[in-house]
Amino acid sequence: MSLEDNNTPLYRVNSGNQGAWFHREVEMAPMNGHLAVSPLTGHRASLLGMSLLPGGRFPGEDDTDIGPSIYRSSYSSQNLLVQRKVGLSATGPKESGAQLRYQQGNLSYTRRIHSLASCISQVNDYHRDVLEWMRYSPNQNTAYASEGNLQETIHSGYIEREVSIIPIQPSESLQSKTNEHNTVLGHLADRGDASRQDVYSHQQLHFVRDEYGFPVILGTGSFGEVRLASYGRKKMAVKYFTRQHSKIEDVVNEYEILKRLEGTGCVPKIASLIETDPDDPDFCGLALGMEAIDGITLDEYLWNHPDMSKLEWIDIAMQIVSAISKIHKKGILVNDIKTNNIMIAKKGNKQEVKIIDFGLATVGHGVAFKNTSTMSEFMHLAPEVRRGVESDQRSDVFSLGVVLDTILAFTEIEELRIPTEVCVQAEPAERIAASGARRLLQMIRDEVVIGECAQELENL
Ligand SMILES: Nc1ncnc2c1ncn2[C@@H]1O[C@H](COP(=O)(O)OP(=O)(O)OP(=O)(O)O)[C@@H](O)[C@H]1O
Repeated sequence: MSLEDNNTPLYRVNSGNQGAWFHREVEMAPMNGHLAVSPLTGHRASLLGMSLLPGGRFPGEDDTDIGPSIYRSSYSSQNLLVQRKVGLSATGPKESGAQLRYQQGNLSYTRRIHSLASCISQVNDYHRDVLEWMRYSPNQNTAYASEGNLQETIHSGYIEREVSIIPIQPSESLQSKTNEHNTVLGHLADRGDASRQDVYSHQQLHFVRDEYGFPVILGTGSFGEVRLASYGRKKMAVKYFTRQHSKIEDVVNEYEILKRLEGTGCVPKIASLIETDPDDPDFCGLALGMEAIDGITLDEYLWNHPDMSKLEWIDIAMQIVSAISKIHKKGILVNDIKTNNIMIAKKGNKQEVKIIDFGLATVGHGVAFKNTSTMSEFMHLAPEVRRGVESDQRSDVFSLGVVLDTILAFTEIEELRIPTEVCVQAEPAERIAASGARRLLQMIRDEVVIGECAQELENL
């Protein structure tokens, strides 16, 4: 497929005497490209670059100025790719406008803006930490970030950041995507369960968009991003998995685990599989649909609720421990219990705990992780697991203890100290079972209630 065959729109966002700002929504052609990686976040920033038609013209040019862009580059020595990350960028004074690109999860977005001042305010609005600047010059048939202009236009308050550029593989052909699709259905058929009826096309869902037309992102993680959608009257969270980190089987496994746990009430309901756009170069052909939890992660909750009562926090701790106990009773290990994977939803005037991420979960057996001993993002895993020993219920309990310890650190509720300590024992055999921790917390809760009642009586 050549660039000319590609009739997906390319949006011109601004133009001046020397060039044009533009972006397009989808990959241009299955050619070699480059992947830009932000050294700050470690996340993929965007696929960037462009292929030019002779004369520097692009098919389907359009004056639309807002829209998501996943840049996929065609790359040759003539069509040079340069990417630069800056805190803020805008075109020089000769240009009639400016372009702001920002990153959200694995996607980068482009917006047209009309003045440096509005650019600054938009940066502040979005709190984006990564922005990028790019310019196209038809005369030179190159895409480049011009050092001179860049210097002129960087606002002094922001720091320029470089990105490293690494090669990516040519994108897959349509045929291999079709094969992948068939594998999904074959995979589900092989399992002979009810899964197939839970498979939807992304076109059956309505993806909620923000005021600028971008998909609303509920959250991002190391495996991808979670978008807000609706199906009829149901609000759904759709977890997109990057091709780089996940396979179709991983998505199906997470789906199946959610299905198994649905009856426990402690995970999102309505698990389903969503076939995504097969031409999407970044995300797996299959996404995971589930109930959108109307709440925030425990991590955020701890920062945002300094005034909650002791009883409310103990109740949350109890719900978390009880959820893990129920999950263990179903023969499932989470293998990744942490504050970011726990959500707190509001139900009436009560808080409801949901465990949301089963990307590393296993059924009936543990898992041995590689290279977790030195990486800080695995600090929540049990010491033996970080040394490469296979996970088990006791290692989940250690991670549970780390969560309790975090609540204790934030809330200073001393009653949580003993349940925490009996979970985070260095020796696995000395750790309590999740069900035992739940009973312990129940006793603590009862004592607190009795204490508070006695206090009230005394005050009468
Ligand atoms: N069902 C849901 N409802 C609402 N928001 C959700 C839901 N599932 C996930 N999210 C949001 O998306 C974020 C990322 O989801 P998730 O933890 O499943 O991704 P991940 O890539 O597996 O992350 P991790 O890096 O922890 O492995 C969550 O922290 C949460 O903010």
